[in-house]
Amino acid sequence: MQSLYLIGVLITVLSVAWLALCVGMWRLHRSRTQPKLVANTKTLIVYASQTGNAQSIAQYFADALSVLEKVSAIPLNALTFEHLLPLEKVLFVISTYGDGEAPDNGSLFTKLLTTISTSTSDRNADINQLNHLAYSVVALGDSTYPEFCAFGYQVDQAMKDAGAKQLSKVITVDNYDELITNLADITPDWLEVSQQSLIQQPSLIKTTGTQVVKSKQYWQLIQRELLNPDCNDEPLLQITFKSIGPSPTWQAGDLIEIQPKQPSEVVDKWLAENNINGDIWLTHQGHQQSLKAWLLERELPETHKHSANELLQALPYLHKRSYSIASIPEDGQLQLIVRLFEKHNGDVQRQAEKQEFGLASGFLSHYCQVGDVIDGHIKSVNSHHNIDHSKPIILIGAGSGLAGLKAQISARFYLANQQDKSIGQSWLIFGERNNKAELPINKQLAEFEKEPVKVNKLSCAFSQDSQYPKYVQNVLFNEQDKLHQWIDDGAYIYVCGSLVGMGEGVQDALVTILGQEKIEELQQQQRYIRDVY
Ligand SMILES: Cc1cc2nc3c(=O)[nH]c(=O)nc-3n(C[C@H](O)[C@H](O)[C@H](O)COP(=O)(O)O)c2cc1C
Repeated sequence: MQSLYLIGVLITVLSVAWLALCVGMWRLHRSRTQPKLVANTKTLIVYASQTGNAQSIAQYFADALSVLEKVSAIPLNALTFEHLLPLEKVLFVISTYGDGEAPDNGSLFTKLLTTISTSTSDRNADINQLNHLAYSVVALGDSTYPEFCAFGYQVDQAMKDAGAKQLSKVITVDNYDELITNLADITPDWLEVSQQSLIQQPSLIKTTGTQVVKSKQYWQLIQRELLNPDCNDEPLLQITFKSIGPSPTWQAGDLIEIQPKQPSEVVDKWLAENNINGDIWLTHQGHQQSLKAWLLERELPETHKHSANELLQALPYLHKRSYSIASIPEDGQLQLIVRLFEKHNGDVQRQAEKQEFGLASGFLSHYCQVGDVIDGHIKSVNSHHNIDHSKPIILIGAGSGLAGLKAQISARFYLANQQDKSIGQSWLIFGERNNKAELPINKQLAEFEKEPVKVNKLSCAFSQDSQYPKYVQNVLFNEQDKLHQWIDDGAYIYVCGSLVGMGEGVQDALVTILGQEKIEELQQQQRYIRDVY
């Protein structure tokens, strides 16, 4: 009888201990996934950012404000109704992604709105739920998209609808450029930050005499390799650079923003047609070079009425383009994988002569020569850094998306082999068009499987395979059980490549296989990361 009693006590003690352990684990997990706000803060900065622009602006604002009051900057998906209750002011820095949609780290916003509107059963009281709060929205976008800054406007409207007071009209930022956009111009008046604190973006600043110039990073092209020769496909190129000057550092998941240049003949022709001497030397932003050299980076309108000296003020820079970096600094080089965009399929030489390539991909893949130096600025994408490499990872991508996946593979390989860290399993699911084993792209994939182990499981999908044509989505459907098992084991999902087709197809497949709720949970835990463009 006594022993039965003792067993009962033991079971109770073990159950309580187990419960305490679970609560502890849950708290630990929550504290890892829920950002901590600075205590007693009355202001909060919230960002939604896919490629890091809105996040870095939010961080600059938070740092600049912190001189007066400690302020946190958190992703929109981490924002809860409880965060908003003790606050007085919120600044939203919100970019728009996809087709007028939310960036991934803001995609749960509608869920938050539902929480706000259902947090009380009294519908009239909800309207006032946020009436203690005042806010502004700084919206990033690109006016070449039909839905310019749409998600920023959506956040603004939702806050208004929830009773919060709009402190300023939506401040739109078209085609943000860290090196050009003046943060003081996009700061809401109520944000009490000094102009000085905003221009002190340490990594970018260089002083020449009395002039403050944001410093550029230069890279020399050292190798270019065609990864899919003789395939009748758009060329896929691996392009390798070495840094000129002090080597900037970066992490797997980061991007490089390239300033493309016009082909030299295009500028010559434009100068001749406009009767302008391109050989005159001009000093601009602390650098001196010929007018022609300056104009290589500028849009060249058909008509203009400017003198040679006014041109640099008048003509906008060509749109910069971001590329996923395929290497890590420990590789000793910066590598990109670029698909050459051809306006008309066919003869590459003919298209080169007629400038029928995409501007940036044509510049990188064709007009820029080995030995040339280009201007490229590393963009740190913090949301791509939050990977616990001791956990498994499922890397999914196609075509030029191999870049982002290769960088993650290199990062894990480096941690395991140079730093003796224990690394989780990796599963690479990769799609290309042609399955010929002798293609350099397919040789690279085969290398990933060899010793020392770089990936543990490789699944290829070749869309033009005559026997088994398939896409990466098909692999996911075919291997549903494995996918569930890896996710249950704590795997991250990292997707890289084009949004239309691959990115959307993978998203739909994952939602079908894992369920919408699981996807949202993975997004909340920052375990579903997308570098799609
Ligand atoms: C795939 C993709 C889709 C985009 N869609 C839109 C859009 O629909 N509307 C818009 O105004 N800007 C759009 N943009 C532009 C971004 O909002 C802009 O580049 C912004 O600076 C990105 O900020 P982030 O780095 O914080 O995400 C898009 C950019 C990309 C790469």
